[in-house]
Amino acid sequence: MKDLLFFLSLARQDRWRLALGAALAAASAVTGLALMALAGWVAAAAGAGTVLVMGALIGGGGLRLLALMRPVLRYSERMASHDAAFRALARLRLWVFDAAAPLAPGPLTALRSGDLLARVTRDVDALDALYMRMTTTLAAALAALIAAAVLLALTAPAALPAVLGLYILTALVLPAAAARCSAAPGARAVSASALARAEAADLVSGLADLKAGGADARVIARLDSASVNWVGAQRQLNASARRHGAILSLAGPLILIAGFAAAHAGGAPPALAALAGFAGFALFETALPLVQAGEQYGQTRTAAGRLRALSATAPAIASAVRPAPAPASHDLAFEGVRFTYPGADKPALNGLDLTLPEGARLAVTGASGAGKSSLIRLALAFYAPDAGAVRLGGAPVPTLDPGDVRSRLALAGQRAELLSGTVAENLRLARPDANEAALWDALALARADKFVRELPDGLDTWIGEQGGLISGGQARRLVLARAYLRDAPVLLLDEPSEGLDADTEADIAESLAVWLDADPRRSALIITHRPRLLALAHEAVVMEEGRVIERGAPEALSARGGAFARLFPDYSSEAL
Ligand SMILES: Nc1ncnc2c1ncn2[C@@H]1O[C@H](COP(=O)(O)OP(=O)(O)OP(=O)(O)O)[C@@H](O)[C@H]1O
Repeated sequence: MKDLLFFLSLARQDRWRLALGAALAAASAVTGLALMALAGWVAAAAGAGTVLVMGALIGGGGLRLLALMRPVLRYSERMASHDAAFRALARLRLWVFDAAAPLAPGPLTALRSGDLLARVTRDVDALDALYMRMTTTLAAALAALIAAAVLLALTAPAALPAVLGLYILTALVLPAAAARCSAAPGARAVSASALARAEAADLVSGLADLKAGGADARVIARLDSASVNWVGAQRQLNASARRHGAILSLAGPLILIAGFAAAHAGGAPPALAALAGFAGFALFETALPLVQAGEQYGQTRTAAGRLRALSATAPAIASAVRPAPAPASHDLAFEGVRFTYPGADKPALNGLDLTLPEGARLAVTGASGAGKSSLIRLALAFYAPDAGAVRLGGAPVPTLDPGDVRSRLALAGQRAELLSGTVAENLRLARPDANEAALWDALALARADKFVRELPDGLDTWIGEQGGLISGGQARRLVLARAYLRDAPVLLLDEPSEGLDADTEADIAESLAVWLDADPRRSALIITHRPRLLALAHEAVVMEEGRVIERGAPEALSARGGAFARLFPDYSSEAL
């Protein structure tokens, strides 16, 4: 309930629109009640031959007026309440993104992408019942209840206890029973559908690899089991809805008959007894949405809980409330850094000391798992060190504005991260206002211009889901071009020439040197196993088990006969 109240409070900005929807819903319900009651009165009075000419005229005119008002009010209410609800949902989606963004990629890596998608889409959609139904349904029920009480008190007071008693029973007990029955299957439906989406996303994104490894049948079986679970929960919800629907369809005529009988027994003439019965019937109609809200309670509550859990997850680095002033220099330093990934049993970085002064070119090498990529993740403030400090321009990174930190660092990561979009869209992630000439310059530097010109639509060619329609080497060059386009003073490159042929690698090394030479303040940290790129660096370090074990100019390290020389026995000839 606390979660639901929290999400209701998020719609504060839409309160006047929600209030307008509620007022129109109340007016529509009262009009419906008046229409039914008057119709009952006119029909019964005319049938009994007691209706006076004046009464018939008033009754007939009133009926026509109410019959016209009812659809107009209903339409206006739907427009107002849907408008308010959609605005609230749009705001809620932004809230979810705001909650998720600081978690990326650190704590968010624990969440499967399909599950995250389910939160942003299905869970947010499940809350529409909260915004769409909550206020309008309650307002309509309350207004109709008061109107019916007044009408019956004035016309057929004997029917009052029966009609109101039965209504309150229907409007309170049935929704409560529906909420109770839907709680467990509703929660299961939300969790199972999120799981099914996560399995489906994994299947789609990794289908080729899964097929190649013969693991597709296993993932399909998991998807199948999640879907069966989801359908089972949905069936339970439908069965519960049918049960409550059947009770509701009995309750309507029952209130009608009870209202009529009680009024008649109290001495009311047939026309007023009919009025009482039909007023009860119209009143009962407002109980239906209450029961529907009860049916959705389980799903709405679970979705709200899942969204709140996302916002309650602590980011790897909390943004400084008052960030330290942006430092003047771009020196990057790791001082005694120790870091263990959440849930891991051994540290990825263990006493790392490393400096990348402004204008320097540092190559980082070492065996797989030595911690090379992890140091980049800490530099980008994706994670905070457990001990020691990462400093930019002398200031600890967590004290700085994360946006400022990331604007000074450009990354071409080990995994060529491309979005499903065009070449231009992928490049402009680095600089949204870049013109075409700037895009081509960056592509030329990364030796990617030739292949992009040969694509069917050049810059506007769609490169597929995660760049799936271009080769691994082409993807790598696009990511490098994107890092150049960003034009940040510190360039972080993680295996930039992996998967490229020797000529392209040599071209890239040359253009990288030109780019770095163009501004003496530009610095680069290059993680690589390729002698061609190592030769670009003023200094190289060898990492082992999360720390630096050797540091020096590549030529000197090669001559020293230590770890570097063991990794690159033919360095001198290969670096040429
Ligand atoms: N997200 C993660 N969660 C848990 N452990 C991780 C995670 N990422 C990396 N590790 C672990 O941290 C250690 C260092 O990994 P890292 O990726 O930094 O090594 P690396 O030197 O870049 O290796 P490679 O050259 O293979 O990329 C490894 O033992 C790895 O298994």
